[in-house]
Amino acid sequence: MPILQVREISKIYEGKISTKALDHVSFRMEEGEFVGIMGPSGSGKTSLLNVIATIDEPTSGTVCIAGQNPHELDQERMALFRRRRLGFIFQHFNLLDTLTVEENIVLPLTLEGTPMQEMKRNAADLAERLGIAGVLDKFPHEISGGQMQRTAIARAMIHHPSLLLADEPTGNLDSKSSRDVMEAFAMVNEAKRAAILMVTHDAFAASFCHRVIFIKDGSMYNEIYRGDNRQAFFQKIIDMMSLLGGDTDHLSSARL
Ligand SMILES: Nc1ncnc2c1ncn2[C@@H]1O[C@H](COP(=O)(O)OP(=O)(O)OP(=O)(O)O)[C@@H](O)[C@H]1O
Repeated sequence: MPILQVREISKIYEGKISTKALDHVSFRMEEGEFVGIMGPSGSGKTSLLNVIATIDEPTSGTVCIAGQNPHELDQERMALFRRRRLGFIFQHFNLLDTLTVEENIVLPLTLEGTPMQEMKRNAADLAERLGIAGVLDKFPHEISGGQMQRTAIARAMIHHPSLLLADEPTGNLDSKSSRDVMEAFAMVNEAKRAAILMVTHDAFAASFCHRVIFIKDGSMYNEIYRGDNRQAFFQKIIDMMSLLGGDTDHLSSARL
């Protein structure tokens, strides 16, 4: 069973002038896959992620996550579905400033009433793997951007979601922190078999994915697979972005 099946999704924002942001988009993701979504500004990436994340409703089409269409659920069940089945990682980290790193990580479990010892054990395990064990007692303002994003990854992973959704996770990071964060994603994808869907403008970040889907003007344009060679994949991503006419901010191959 695919972990995610998107069928014929269209999204129209109604207004004085209606905008068709997504036009019959279909794709599927298998368990354990790490998939990137790329495309020029305004091509519909965030609209697509928001519909999958149940933050927004599609105008037509269906989304199925681990066998369930979350858009069919009532508000309360949808909120529960989001909390239990999905993990979110944002460009601006979205950590709570008044909580320590450890408290931020275990937040999803406190909502589930998990015993304290179990929460601490799980947080310590993830923090160790993500290289943030030394900052568990610190507050977000006391750690680096890369450490904040790895804290956000730990928080998103702590309840073993079916699908991690990441929106520009390296958008606010320097190249060293971007590499640390992408290696953290690759680690949770491999060690924890976490399925990850990531929207990014960053060819370096996208080169860590197994597959990158390109969208243009709200439609699927192409998809490319990594294979064994990340450097060759990075070059293919850049070529595809040039073809699409997207921005070329993040294309320095010096980062490889
Ligand atoms: N809430 C909204 N109301 C009206 N139009 C919207 C809304 N959100 C997005 N749009 C429009 O839908 C289209 C797709 O936007 P979307 O944000 O999904 O693109 P994107 O690929 O994520 O862009 P970017 O890379 O710049 O973030 C754009 O034309 C945008 O102006």
